[in-house]
Amino acid sequence: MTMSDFVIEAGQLCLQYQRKMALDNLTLNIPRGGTHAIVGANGAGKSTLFRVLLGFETPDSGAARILGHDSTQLPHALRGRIGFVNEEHTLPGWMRVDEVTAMQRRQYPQWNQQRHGEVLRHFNVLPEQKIAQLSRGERAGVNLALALAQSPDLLILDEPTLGLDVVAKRAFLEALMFTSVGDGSTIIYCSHQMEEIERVADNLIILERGTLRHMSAPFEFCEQVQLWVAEFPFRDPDTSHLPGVLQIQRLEGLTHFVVFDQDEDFGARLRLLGARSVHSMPVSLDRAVNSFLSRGHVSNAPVQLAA
Ligand SMILES: Nc1ncnc2c1ncn2[C@@H]1O[C@H](COP(=O)(O)OP(=O)(O)OP(=O)(O)O)[C@@H](O)[C@H]1O
Repeated sequence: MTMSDFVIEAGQLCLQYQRKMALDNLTLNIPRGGTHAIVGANGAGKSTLFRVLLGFETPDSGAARILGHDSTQLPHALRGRIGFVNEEHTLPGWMRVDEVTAMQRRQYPQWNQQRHGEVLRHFNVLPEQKIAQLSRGERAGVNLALALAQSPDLLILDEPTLGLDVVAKRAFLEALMFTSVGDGSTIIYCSHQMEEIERVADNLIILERGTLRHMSAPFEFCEQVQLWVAEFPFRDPDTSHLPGVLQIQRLEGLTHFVVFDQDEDFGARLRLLGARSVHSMPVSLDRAVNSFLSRGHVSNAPVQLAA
């Protein structure tokens, strides 16, 4: 791949706020095309990364490029090729939907009116309604329609469905999935909602404390995590030497281990510790990611991740 095959290139980025490393030697290359989900616990550094990428903040060290341009010297026109939707959905409340549309249509040379209509169809929005009169979910829909119609090369959706009810969330996701964005365009989707990520993302990026912890297709990540359930009839074993354990829970006389990157040997180890009726099963993406992110936060679970 050449440099321009990546929409985002972060090389050994460091950024420290007082005693906090918001970005800790972060290296992350996101290829052009497709939908990439970025997940991480609160404070993982997602917002900081975007501020650096867009040139609003200078890293202490390392390099950042967006759409092939050095983030510290972005040409003004480049911002027009990057779309944003976040949970705030900030549009002028006093304007009518059709007025906002007309205004944006003039601003963006690559405006795609058909796409705008396609997205808006998923929402019950009338052109003469004022932005301030719309429900939260409708406002999210108007924002998405505007962002996709701009035909951005890179569209960043930062928790776009925060605060929406189930119906509005579904409308938002369907509008996103069933609207054909141009071939070359790339979507970055930041969310804590794994069901959403499972539906929309081709690539899952896990950030933790300012570093990249994982990148693969969501289903591949899911396949790396299993749940082992065992019964220890005599006494609680010493599980501190078990490899790859993300989470341990005791439920109704059974011990549940969520583990990362382990094979059948893990079952054999449990048997050696005195377990019987040992079996493994797959976990949902939600459980896989949440166990991965919460490892080490559980007082009785050892942290022994394979490097
Ligand atoms: N201006 C600042 N001054 C001091 N500390 C900051 C500042 N901005 C961010 N931080 C710290 O840097 C870390 C990364 O913050 P950041 O906002 O990038 O996380 P995030 O992944 O976007 O989190 P969230 O999902 O909660 O929005 C946090 O620990 C935060 O407390």
